[in-house]
Amino acid sequence: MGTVAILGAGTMGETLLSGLIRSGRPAGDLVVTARRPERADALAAQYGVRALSNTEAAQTADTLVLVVKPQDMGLLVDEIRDHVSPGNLVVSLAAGIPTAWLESRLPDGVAVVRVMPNTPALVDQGMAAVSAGRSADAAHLEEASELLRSCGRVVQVAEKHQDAVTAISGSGPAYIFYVVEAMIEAGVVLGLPRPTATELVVQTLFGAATMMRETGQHPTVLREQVTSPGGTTAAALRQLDDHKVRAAFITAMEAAANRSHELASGHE
Ligand SMILES: NC(=O)C1=CN([C@@H]2O[C@H](COP(=O)(O)OP(=O)(O)OC[C@H]3O[C@@H](n4cnc5c(N)ncnc54)[C@H](OP(=O)(O)O)[C@@H]3O)[C@@H](O)[C@H]2O)C=CC1
Ligand SMILES: O=C(O)[C@@H]1CCC=N1
Repeated sequence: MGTVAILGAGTMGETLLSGLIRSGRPAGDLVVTARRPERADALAAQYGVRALSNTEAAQTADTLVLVVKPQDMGLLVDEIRDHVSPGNLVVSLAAGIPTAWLESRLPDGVAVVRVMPNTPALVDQGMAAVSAGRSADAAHLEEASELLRSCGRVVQVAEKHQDAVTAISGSGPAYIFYVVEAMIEAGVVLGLPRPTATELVVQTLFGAATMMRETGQHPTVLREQVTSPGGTTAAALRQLDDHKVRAAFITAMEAAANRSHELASGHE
């Protein structure tokens, strides 16, 4: 695959970088950039990769992974445009930014793949969705997928679904952490020591996730197995329904998808 440059190695960029290293990608084939030189230098020291400027990275690498915030993408693309050629693959991990906008700012024929990853990639349990731009063929899509498979699972989606993907799996870990926080707080309210409440909740979440993965059963079936007639779970679930928690989740994810769409404004 040649040299891979991660342009804008913040939280998500470092997550991908660490996954590539864990999967055995030679550090010598990896390049990082950041706005602050000290950030890029710290990553270079920690992972043994090269810290370069954006233009040097674009001149050096075969695959350019753009991981700056959507609002910073314009400046970055302006900076690298003259150093990108149709031999390069450009992979964007930014929420909201359409491939058509990147293609319009890059030289003709440059292949662009849009990806929505998530942070569990840090523990090789990432979920990423990839979509091909106009000039990207199956080989480009496979190359981008291979990058993301270094730290989790990958699906292909039509680009029109990327706002929904962002709302569900891109932002998804945050909703789960939010639920976990609430359950730990409930344990503390009920008198449990905080470390005990934390262990109970985290293992319960891990167990429930593993059950869904390993049994392949629908979550409704698994939930019903826990819900004894007239029992404790039914009493709790009734409260969640009364407080419209299911509806709140749906509304929240609609807001995330709408925000992803908004982030594209000015990038049409
Ligand atoms: N965090 C997440 O869970 C996910 C994030 N994403 C996407 O990933 C992207 C980055 O998000 P995240 O990692 O959270 O944000 P961060 O702020 O952690 O990282 C952004 C990085 O971009 C760098 N940067 C900004 N401008 C430039 C520039 N002109 N040249 C080089 N580097 C630059 C910053 O450098 P410095 O540190 O020096 O300021 C920083 O390291 C976003 O587009 C987001 O939509 C997608 C899925 C999940
Ligand atoms: O919050 C955000 O905008 C980014 C995109 C998905 C997860 N984090």
